[in-house]
Amino acid sequence: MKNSNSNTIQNSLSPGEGWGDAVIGINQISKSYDETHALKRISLKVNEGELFGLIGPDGAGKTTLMRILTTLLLPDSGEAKMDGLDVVNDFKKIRHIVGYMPGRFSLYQDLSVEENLNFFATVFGTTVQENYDLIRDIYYQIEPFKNRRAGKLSGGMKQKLALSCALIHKPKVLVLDEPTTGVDAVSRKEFWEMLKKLQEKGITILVSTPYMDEANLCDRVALIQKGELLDVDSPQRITEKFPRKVIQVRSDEMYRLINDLRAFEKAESVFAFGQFAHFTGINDDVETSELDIYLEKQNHKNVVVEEIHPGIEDVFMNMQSQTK
Ligand SMILES: Nc1ncnc2c1ncn2[C@@H]1O[C@H](COP(=O)(O)OP(=O)(O)OP(=O)(O)O)[C@@H](O)[C@H]1O
Repeated sequence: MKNSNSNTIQNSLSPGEGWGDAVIGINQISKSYDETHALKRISLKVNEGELFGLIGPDGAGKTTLMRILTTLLLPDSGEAKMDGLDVVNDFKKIRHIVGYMPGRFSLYQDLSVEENLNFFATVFGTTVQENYDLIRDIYYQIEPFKNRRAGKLSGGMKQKLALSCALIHKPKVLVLDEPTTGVDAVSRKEFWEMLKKLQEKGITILVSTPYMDEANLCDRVALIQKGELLDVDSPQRITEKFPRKVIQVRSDEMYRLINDLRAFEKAESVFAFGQFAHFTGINDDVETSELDIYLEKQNHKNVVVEEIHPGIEDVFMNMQSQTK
């Protein structure tokens, strides 16, 4: 597979190319913390009304990019615009059109649910009543607990309150940093349903997640790793253009299975995914029967080997193995 970064994706706006319809425009943004290059000349555009995902593991640079876009951090170089406003020069105006839900719990733990919401509304010079329509579907679920201190809420409820607070000034763009991390599976599903409804109301959404399955719920995603973009496209196209056969394998001993598969001479990437190991070969020569015979020789029991359609996680893991 072709290697990552600037070779595979456009890494700057071409001469003469404007920001077009982009609500978020990022052009060659770099940011370092001492020796750590958190973002390396990142460029991408998010169109109006898109639900756009930043997908990458811990430390990929997702938070850094979001903090730059929400004017909380200055880039070292490059340029970024939110709805045509410059993140450095127009930072005050940007704060009025952007709703930001940071990764770590952002609410006042000692204030009640209702007090938190009123506080955020006041900061933006509005009232809860004025914009209640936008948050009604989300807030009504936590309204019965409106007198409870935010610090005493469950993870799912905190998340709904944080989203309500990020929306209370009716932002045009919503930036959500890993909103579902540490939240149970049911709340995660509900959360994505809420995002779809907000998108239908015309809000442009940039959301980061370390969960590959959530990538499929976005219109387009940017795969990001070690401060570099590996690809930007719709989840469907990213998986369609993946040029490798993926084989899923199971046996009674997962740990030994992964090690044995990695030791197989034609292995390129092998990783655990649920109950299976996903295997990608260095080329498409590898047949399922070949792996079956090999694993039998290694004394694996109850072996299942079958070819599957690649998922985003396969593309990502393969790209990671290329950049090591
Ligand atoms: N204030 C800081 N000082 C020094 N290094 C930092 C700082 N903030 C982030 N980094 C480093 O920059 C890199 C990118 O971090 P960033 O938080 O943007 O990534 P992330 O994809 O959001 O991951 P995470 O989910 O772990 O926050 C990491 O190597 C991180 O350790």
